[in-house]
Amino acid sequence: LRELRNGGSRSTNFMTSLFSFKSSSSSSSSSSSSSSSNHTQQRLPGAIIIGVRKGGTRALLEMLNLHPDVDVAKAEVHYFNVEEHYQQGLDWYRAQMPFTQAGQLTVEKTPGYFASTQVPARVWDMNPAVRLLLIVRDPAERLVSDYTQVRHNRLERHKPYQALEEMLLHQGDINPEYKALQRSLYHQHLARWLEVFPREQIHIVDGDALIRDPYPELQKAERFLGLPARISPSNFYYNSTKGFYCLLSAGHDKCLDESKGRPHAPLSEQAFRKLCHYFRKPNRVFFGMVGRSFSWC
Ligand SMILES: Nc1ncnc2c1ncn2[C@@H]1O[C@H](COP(=O)(O)OS(=O)(=O)O)[C@@H](OP(=O)(O)O)[C@H]1O
Repeated sequence: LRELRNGGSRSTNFMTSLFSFKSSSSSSSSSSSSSSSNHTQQRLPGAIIIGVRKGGTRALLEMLNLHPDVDVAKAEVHYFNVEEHYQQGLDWYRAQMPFTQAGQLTVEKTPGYFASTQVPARVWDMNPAVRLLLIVRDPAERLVSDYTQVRHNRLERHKPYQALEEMLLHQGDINPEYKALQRSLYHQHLARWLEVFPREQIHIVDGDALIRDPYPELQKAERFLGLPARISPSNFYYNSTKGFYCLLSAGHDKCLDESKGRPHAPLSEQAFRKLCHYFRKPNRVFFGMVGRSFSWC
C-alpha cells in the first residue's frame, strides 16, 4: 500500500478542487445567527470531526455532507484551539456555520482539536452531548504525510526545510521531541478526551479503510450520528487518475484537491521500520482504549 501511495503518479491538475454539492449559504462573517428569509439559521455543530491531522478529515467531512440531513462548515474553524477565536465566544463560532433547516445536523472539522490540550473541556462546555468523530490512520504514514505537508508549505514560502530523516532520527534513534511524531501518539491525546467525554460519544473512523472503500465507514458514521441511511455506494466512484474515491451526487462529481494525496517525502526503509517499531507499543495502548485494533505497520 505504501509503495502504491508513494510511487503512483497522480495528476495534479485534476478536475475539481474542494467542492460543495449543496447550495447552502457560505459562512457569514457577522456575529449574527439570525434566521434568513427561507427559515434557515446558523446553528452550533451537533458533531465535530476533531482529528487527526492528515487522517482523512476533509474526505470524511465531504462524504458526510452527501447526506441530506447534514450540512458542514466548509473551512476549518479553529475555534476551540485558537485563543483569539475562542475569546470571541459562541456567537462568533456560530457565525462560521452554514445556514441550515431545523433538523439538519451541522458538522465542522478542525484536525488541530485532537492534540490541543485545552480543547476537550471547551467542547464539553459548549455542549456536553456533542458527537465527536475521530478519523485515524496508520501513525507512521500519518507522520510522513504531516511532514510532507509542512515541507510543502515551507517550499511555497521559499523557506528552507530539513529532510524528514534529520527531523525523525537523533543519533540513529527515533527523536521523541519531533512534533509530527507526537501528533501520531494517538493514545496520549485520546486519554485527555476521555477524561472529559464518555467513550461512546467518540466514534472512531478507520482512515485507511475510508481510502480503500469509503461506503462502509460512512454507513457506520451515519449510524453513530443517528441519521437515516441515505448515503449509498452509488455516491462513490474510484478515480484511477487521482488514485482515490471521488464523490457523486445529483449528477455532479467531485474529488478532493491536489493537497490531498501528494507524493510522500522520501524516507529510507530502515528509518520507516524504526518508526513502525517505535509505534508498536503506543498503538497497542490505543487499541485497548478504543476496543479494536487496526492493521498498522
Ligand atoms: N477520497 C479521498 N480523496 C483524497 N484524499 C483522501 C481521500 N480519502 C482519504 N484521503 C486522505 O486524506 C489525507 C489528508 O487528510 P486530511 O484531510 O485530514 O488532511 S488535513 O489534516 O486536513 O490537512 C490524504 O493524505 P495524503 O495521501 O498523505 O496526502 C489522503 O490520503
